[in-house]
Amino acid sequence: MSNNLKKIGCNKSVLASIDSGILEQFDLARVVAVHKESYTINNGEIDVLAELVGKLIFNASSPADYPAVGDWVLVNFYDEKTFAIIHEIVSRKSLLKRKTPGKKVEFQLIAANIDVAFIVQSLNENFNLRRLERYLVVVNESNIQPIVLLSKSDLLAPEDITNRINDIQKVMPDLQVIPFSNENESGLDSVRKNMQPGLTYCLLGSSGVGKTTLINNLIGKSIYRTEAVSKKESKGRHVTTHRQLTQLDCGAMVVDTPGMRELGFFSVDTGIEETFSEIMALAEKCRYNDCTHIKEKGCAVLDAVDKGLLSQDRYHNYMKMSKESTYNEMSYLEKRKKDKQFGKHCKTVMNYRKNLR
Ligand SMILES: Nc1nc2c(ncn2[C@@H]2O[C@H](COP(=O)(O)OP(=O)(O)OP(=O)(O)O)[C@@H](O)[C@H]2O)c(=O)[nH]1
Ligand SMILES: [Zn+2]
Repeated sequence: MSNNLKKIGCNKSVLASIDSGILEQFDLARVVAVHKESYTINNGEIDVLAELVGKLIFNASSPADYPAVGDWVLVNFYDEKTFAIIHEIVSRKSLLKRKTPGKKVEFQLIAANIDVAFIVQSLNENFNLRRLERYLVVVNESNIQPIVLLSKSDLLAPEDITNRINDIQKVMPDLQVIPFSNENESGLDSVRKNMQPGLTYCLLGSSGVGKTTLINNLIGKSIYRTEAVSKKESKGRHVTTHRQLTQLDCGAMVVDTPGMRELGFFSVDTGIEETFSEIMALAEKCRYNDCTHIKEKGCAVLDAVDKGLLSQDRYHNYMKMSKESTYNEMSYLEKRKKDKQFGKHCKTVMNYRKNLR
């Protein structure tokens, strides 16, 4: 493997998922930006505009069959490496996706092959355990390692900061939590120490918590978000977009795409089990295998809530998210049916009440 590829995150496990011999036919490159009909790829040396080979488009049956930022792709270069054709997507180590807003039950790829997600909340107004759990579910489900960053530590007294960290670690003792401040730079070194060359990171969190300021601090100069890629698509149109995968001086890479900015429609599924692992453990002790933990006799989860061993808030958030998860998995038709049934149910209840009056 060339050093240049290693620099942009290529490692043994990437190579292990490529059939031997295929690299005699193709070059390996990484997708650093996704445009409407084309991609910017990088081979560790230069950015090159690339398009998909017809076969890839023809065989695609879901959004997951198209490249995402961070993907490793097998390509052929043309015209003195000014243009490339993407032939294959190398199987992914992790994939971050979200539900598309609107009626169709579809999803959108946000980024591939992210190693670590920094989940950023500000210690002052944005701090919220329930929101943190939502992010954790998505990150765990996507096979990405989470690290929690608590920003704006300059605005709180040290004991308040400790209390908030304790609040998190009471329910999730294994989670790494780092408080920091962009303002007085405390904690920035801890963040830096957690960024390794060759690994790919992303920052998730609400608007205004300090993600952009943090990246600029990590880079050391305020160039982030100003670096634009301007390329010509094959149809002659110019596309100008911001780089979506950037390398920091320390050698770590950061993915930042518009879709990453808000959690909104992220899909929620298996990550629930990891995030609420203590509830999963309790559920195994419920009397009934199919216990819904709502009102059953012998429900170990409800029992724990009663005894104060499991907080009401955490229980409610778990219930809410597992409901959303089941709802998300339903097809559009099933959802309509369910919504209709619910509508009917409401009507029946309303009529019943009217008749009582
Ligand atoms: N006091 C304090 N203010 C901060 C800190 N970090 C960021 N800010 C301020 O918070 C505001 C938002 O910071 P951004 O870095 O733009 O936040 P963001 O998360 O990138 O927001 P979006 O770009 O909307 O996603 C700015 O006015 C920053 O100056 C911090 O550690 N302490
Ligand atoms: Zn139960």
